Amino acid sequence: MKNLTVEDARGRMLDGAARLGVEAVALSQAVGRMLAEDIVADRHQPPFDASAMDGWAIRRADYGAVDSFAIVGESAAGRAYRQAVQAGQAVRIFTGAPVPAGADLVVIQEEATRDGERVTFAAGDNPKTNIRPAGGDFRSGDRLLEAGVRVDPWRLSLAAAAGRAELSVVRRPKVAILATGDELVAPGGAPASDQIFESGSFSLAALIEAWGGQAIKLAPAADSVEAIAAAVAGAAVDLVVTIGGASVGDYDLVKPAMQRLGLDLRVQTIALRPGKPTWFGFIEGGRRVLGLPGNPASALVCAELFLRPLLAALSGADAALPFGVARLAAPLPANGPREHWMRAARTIDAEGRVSVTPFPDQDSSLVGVFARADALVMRPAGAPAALAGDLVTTLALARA
Ligand SMILES: Nc1nc2c(c(=O)[nH]1)N[C@H]1C(S)=C(S)[C@@H](COP(=O)(O)OP(=O)(O)OC[C@H]3O[C@@H](n4cnc5c(N)ncnc54)[C@H](O)[C@@H]3O)O[C@H]1N2
Ligand code: MOO
Repeated sequence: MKNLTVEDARGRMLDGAARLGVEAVALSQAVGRMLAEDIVADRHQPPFDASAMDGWAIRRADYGAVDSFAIVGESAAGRAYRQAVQAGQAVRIFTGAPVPAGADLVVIQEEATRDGERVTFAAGDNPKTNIRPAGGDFRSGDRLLEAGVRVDPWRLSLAAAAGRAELSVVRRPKVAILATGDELVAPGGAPASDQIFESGSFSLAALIEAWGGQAIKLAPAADSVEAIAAAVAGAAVDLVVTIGGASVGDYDLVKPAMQRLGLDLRVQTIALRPGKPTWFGFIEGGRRVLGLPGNPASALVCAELFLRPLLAALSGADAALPFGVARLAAPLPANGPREHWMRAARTIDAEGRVSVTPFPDQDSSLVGVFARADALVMRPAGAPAALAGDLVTTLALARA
């Protein structure tokens, strides 16, 4: 339980973490949610042979054979021409309108000359048909979206095109965030000379929402076992994320506070830099608790490495992190005994090659460095010195 590898720690946190329940939401509320049902079309799209152009619907056999066509009606989008087109007849037609029975060619209007109730065409060889067949986009019975995908703006359009007003999605994991520490003052407040502004909970709340969770910020708690236990006791959530008080100091009281709530500790410390004091367990009510260290970079790196996969698992998404590879732009010294996730700047050259430059100061207290980083670079525990050009494992940080 102590000094676990990052992988083992993540494995323990994900153990038993399964998709939560399901709820129906209106289409307009569905973006970002995990689909909990297959979306199957019950209608062709388009439902009819549709014109791809503004022009004239005729029989192909007439094209080049008939000099002048009799205009017999009009087919507009939403207002079809309901009769069949006969030999020598033309129907005025617009993009998206049903092609009338009998017609199998749409001549674009740029090639037509209208004279009263008659129209003639500048006949060429092999005219384009300009008809989109019924079911050309999708057919009745097609599985359009599969349970387990995240609804994004494009998938939303597909569900709407299939006529769905509501979608069945996975309930969002509810995550309480508790910042702890006597030194913390909310931004906008008046800090004493020995206090700092609380910053960690803001990033965490935003990340939790971006990863599909519902963030609930609890009022920050002072460094007291009673205050911390009381803050968490009544939180009706799936997961509690605490910030700070994770280490071994006299005022690192989050674990003792959680013991009052029946803490079943599964991860005690991790061979990780930053984030060694990160811990995980269960408290009463089957609630999970992820204890993040207070140093801002430690909290955010550990959110990426542990909270993100955990939220994915509870949402029914793939919990695997989207690691990448990149070339180091600068050499790095040998690494110590902890797996190191370095804050880095990422550049992509004209040929699409990705390179990364870890910032020289990797102190875990630096909020400023994190704000400039757009990737994390992984150095395995005990890795020898690395050269510029060496390949390294990376994790891109989503920048808005
Ligand atoms: N003797 C040892 N000391 C420390 C160890 C150790 O193994 N032995 N581990 C170090 C490591 S590694 C880390 S990381 C820190 C983590 O400590 P805690 O999780 O107990 O965090 P705190 O002491 O509460 O705070 C650390 C630092 O971060 C600031 N902080 C806390 N919460 C917030 C917040 N919400 N927003 C902004 N800043 C926050 C806090 O003021 C401290 O400066 O412990 C090392 N010590
Ligand atoms: O996790 Mo601590 O940030 O390694 O210094």
